[in-house]
Amino acid sequence: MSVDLAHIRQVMAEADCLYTAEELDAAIARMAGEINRDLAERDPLVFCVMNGGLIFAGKLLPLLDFPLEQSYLHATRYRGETSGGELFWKAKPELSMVDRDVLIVDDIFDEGHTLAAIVDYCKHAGARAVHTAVLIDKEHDRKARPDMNADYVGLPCIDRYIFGYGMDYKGYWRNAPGIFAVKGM
Ligand SMILES: O=P(O)(O)OC[C@H]1O[C@H](OP(=O)(O)OP(=O)(O)O)[C@H](O)[C@@H]1O
Ligand SMILES: Nc1nc2[nH]cnc2c(=O)[nH]1
Repeated sequence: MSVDLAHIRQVMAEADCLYTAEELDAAIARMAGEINRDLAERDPLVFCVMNGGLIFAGKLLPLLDFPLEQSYLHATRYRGETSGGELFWKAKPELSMVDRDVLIVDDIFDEGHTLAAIVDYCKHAGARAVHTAVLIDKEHDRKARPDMNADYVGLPCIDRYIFGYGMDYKGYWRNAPGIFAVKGM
C-alpha cells in the first residue's frame, strides 16, 4: 500500500489537539496511583495490547511500585483503517493466566469490541480476575456492551477519530506527543 506522506503530514498540521502530553502524563500518574492502591498485593500479569497500548504501557509501568510480570497481546479490528471491523488476533497471550490477576493495558475504549473480546478471552483462559486500564474512553452511545466500563480510565474524549500517544492515523503518528483529532472526522 503506497502512503501519501504529504497527506499524513497535512493531517497532523490540521489536527485539533485534544490533550497535551502534560495532561496525558498527569492522567497516567493518577491512574498509576489507583492501580498501586488496588493491585500491589495481587501479583498481576500485565498485558499491553499492541500496537496502540505501547506508549501508555511504557509510561504507566515505571510508575507501578510493586512486583509484576509484563507481556503483550495483539488483537486488532481497525488494521490501519478509521472504522473497525472484525476482531483479528495477531498474537494471543503466551503466559499462563490460570488463577492470576490480569491487567489489560490499552490506549482506547471506543466501541469496546476489542476490550470485551480480550476480557472474555482472559476469563476463558482461567484468569482469577481481569482488570482493565485505558488511556482514553470515547464518549458515544455505540458501546458494544453498554454496561461495560474499564476499571481505570485516563481521560474522556469526544466522538472523533483521534491519534497520538500510541494511536495511529493510517499507521502513522502513533508517536504524536498528545492526543489529536483528525480534521473533519
Ligand atoms: O473499542 P474498539 O472500537 O474495539 O477499538 C479499540 C481498539 O482499537 C485500536 O486498535 P486497532 O484495532 O486500531 O489496532 P492497533 O492498536 O494495532 O492499531 C485500539 O488500540 C484498541 O485496541
Ligand atoms: N487511532 C485510533 N484508533 C482507534 N481505535 C478505536 N478508536 C480509535 C480512534 O479514534 N483512533
